[in-house]
Amino acid sequence: MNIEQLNKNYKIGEQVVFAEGEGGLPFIHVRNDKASALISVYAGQVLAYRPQSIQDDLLFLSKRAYYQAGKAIKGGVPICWPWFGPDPEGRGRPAHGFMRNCMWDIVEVSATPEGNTRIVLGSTDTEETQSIWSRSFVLRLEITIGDTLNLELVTRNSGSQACTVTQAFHTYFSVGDIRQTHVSGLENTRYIDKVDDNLEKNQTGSVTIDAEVDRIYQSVGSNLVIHDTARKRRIHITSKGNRTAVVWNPWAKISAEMADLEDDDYLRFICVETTNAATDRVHIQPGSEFRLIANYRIEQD
Ligand SMILES: O=P(O)(O)OC[C@H]1O[C@H](O)[C@H](O)[C@@H](O)[C@@H]1O
Repeated sequence: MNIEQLNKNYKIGEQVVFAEGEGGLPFIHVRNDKASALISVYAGQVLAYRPQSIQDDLLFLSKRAYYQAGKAIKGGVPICWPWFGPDPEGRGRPAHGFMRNCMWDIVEVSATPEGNTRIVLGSTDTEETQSIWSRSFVLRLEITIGDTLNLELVTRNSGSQACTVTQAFHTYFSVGDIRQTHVSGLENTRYIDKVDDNLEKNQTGSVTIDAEVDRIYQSVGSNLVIHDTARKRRIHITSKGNRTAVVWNPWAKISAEMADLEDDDYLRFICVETTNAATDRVHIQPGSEFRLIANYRIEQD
């Protein structure tokens, strides 16, 4: 992608500027009266978002992240699509699908009358995607940057057969200290415990993290809250289209083992993912579309 051409086609004053980012990847810098954000066109990934009145970014982005074709960027909001987790057919295809590892297209860039910035990225099937996943699709990620960060992932089935997807906004939220963080809104829900033989368990009280956590919560509501006591703030997650949510923190051992995380990074983030995962599969008829929505708002004391 040619940065000069992108700016020629889409730049909006100081509000939306394209520039070469890490690893030479095309990045979109957004700054309006309400907030600023950084978006990678590669992977269709929001890397940073911060309302003007808030000190610390909403999102964690690893200092050791890879910015390389074929690799996922550790942090921000990776898009898992058209499957969440390991290859559902066990054929050795990449975990979390293929959209977090490839370049997306720019579909739309606009300033809205409400003072927000709207960036739409997209993708369609190619010979290469067909060889991995034999479906025709039009995928769009609608990003709205304002007082909140709003993400809508729209899957249109442009083929002649029904298709099934699982997916996620695999969001890495930045927290002051994981040991002083808890998540509310999942009380009394059932979850699959991926670190304990996929046993199904019941969540009592809010979710706290003091060891590796990797859970798929089922039949979840549409409002979750991350309470970040160290930073005296709460992150409100409002979602639509999902029946599951994933909570993930690798804790110390895995954090140290992951080459794209610092040893103590597990203290600095929590993934609370808006998902269609496990039995929450989405079936889309030919010519139809499905919309998964996540909205993030920071409330600071
Ligand atoms: O390291 P990644 O491939 O990005 O995956 C990171 C994590 O993503 C999800 O939260 C899964 O539930 C975890 O099992 C996985 O380890």
